Amino acid sequence: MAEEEVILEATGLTKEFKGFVAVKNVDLRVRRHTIHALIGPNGAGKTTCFNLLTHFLSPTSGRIHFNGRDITGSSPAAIARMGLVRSFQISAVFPHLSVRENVRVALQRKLRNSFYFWRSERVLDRLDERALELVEAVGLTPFAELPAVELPYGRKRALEIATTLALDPEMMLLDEPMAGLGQEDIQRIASLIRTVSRNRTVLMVEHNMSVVADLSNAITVLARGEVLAEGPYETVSKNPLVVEAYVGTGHG
Ligand SMILES: Nc1ncnc2c1ncn2[C@@H]1O[C@H](COP(=O)(O)OP(=O)(O)OP(=O)(O)O)[C@@H](O)[C@H]1O
Repeated sequence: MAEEEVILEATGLTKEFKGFVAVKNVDLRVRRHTIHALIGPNGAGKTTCFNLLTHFLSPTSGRIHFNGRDITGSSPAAIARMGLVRSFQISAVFPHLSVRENVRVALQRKLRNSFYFWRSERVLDRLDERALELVEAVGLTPFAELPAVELPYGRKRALEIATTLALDPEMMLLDEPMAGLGQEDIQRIASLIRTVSRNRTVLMVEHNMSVVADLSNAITVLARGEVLAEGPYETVSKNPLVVEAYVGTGHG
């Protein structure tokens, strides 16, 4: 794999909680412009690994590189500015602001981090235009003026994606994007993830195997904190170790 193809790389990632090793010597390489899924049975260490990659937790040992730069120990805000953004749970949605206003706030947050500030009327108009484009991109135009609190659950997920996109991330980290969604929303969000991944990279923790099979180019399977298998769905799903790890877990 050519170096420039790898956007995110973890080497020897380890996390111990008071003597219990939740993530053990994990090596992970995510290729640019792919959708990479992190899967594994309950307690495999997915969430811990995800929190390490998004810098919500610090590793006991190991390094993380993003675009060739060592980002181990950087804050989630700092890595977001570098283009590595975690969606869901971080992209706070303001319940009483409209969908459009929520996206605008996210755009303002991004602008505040750049050289110029958003003072003039023209800049504000441009923000509104861009907000509406993003609202459209995630299929929320009919809901643009609705307070976020009134959005149906599955549509809130789309709004979270829009507020993440507002930060213009080069790479998005999604934590169980399908959790709690019905079939119709799952299809809608899956196709949204596919669309937004066209010019960016996505890493997601996801339990829904048909979504993982459908969307991912590469899968890393964790079990008991370690990498059990890696590769495309077709190979990984036939790997006897993976099948065995899932047997009896109810995850099938
Ligand atoms: N803060 C913590 N302190 C102690 N142990 C922890 C902590 N966080 C996670 N663990 C343990 O680490 C292991 C891995 O947990 P983790 O939540 O990362 O797994 P997971 O693969 O995300 O599981 P699930 O699919 O059930 O969410 C579990 O045994 C869990 O109990």
